[in-house]
Amino acid sequence: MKKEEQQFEHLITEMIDRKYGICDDFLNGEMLQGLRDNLHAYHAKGGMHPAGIGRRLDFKKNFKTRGDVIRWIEEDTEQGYEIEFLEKINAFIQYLNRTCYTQINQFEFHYAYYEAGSFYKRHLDQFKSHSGRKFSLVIYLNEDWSESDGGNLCLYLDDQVVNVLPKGGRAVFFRSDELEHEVRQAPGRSRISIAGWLKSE
Ligand SMILES: O=C(O)CCC(=O)C(=O)O
Ligand SMILES: [Fe+2]
Repeated sequence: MKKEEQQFEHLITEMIDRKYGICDDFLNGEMLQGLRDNLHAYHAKGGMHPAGIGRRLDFKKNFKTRGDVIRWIEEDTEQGYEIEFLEKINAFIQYLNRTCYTQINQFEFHYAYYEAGSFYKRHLDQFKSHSGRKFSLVIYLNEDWSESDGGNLCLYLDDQVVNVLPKGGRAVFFRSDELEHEVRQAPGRSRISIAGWLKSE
């Protein structure tokens, strides 16, 4: 089995066994640095926006719920690291469909920037206007993150709360309709990631 397939297998097996999968070094060092540089460049140029902007009725509510700014990765992007990233996502989807008989036929991924002190309250990723979301996959782009920085992803399992440190290169995978989760604030640092959904519509 190729290294990439071992990572896919690991994420899927853990997700089935305990509701969430974690894979460190899901992105190699160069891709991680490249995507991190992209995010910082978009952010510096004012190219990131609060999620849900444009849907005016949702906007105020959104701001109380989540404080991140995002930028969608276009499927036809010409940026090298984004192309490589989406190729990996496509390979993951093919692996998932082949081994689990899922019928994923679409995806959407965005960069996310949480300014120091911002958060995303407890939520589910699948809801009325996002009913096609089947699986959530978050990949962290942070450099040298440690426990004292905060910014954990809290996963609300039936009998416990699991805290996941947003270490650069780490991927977290779970079912969008099942697992409630929350992004805790990092008081002293901005927290960066790519978050996305595998969909069947
Ligand atoms: O960044 C994370 O750890 C999770 C983000 C999230 O829950 C979302 O964007 O829906
Ligand atoms: Fe979420």
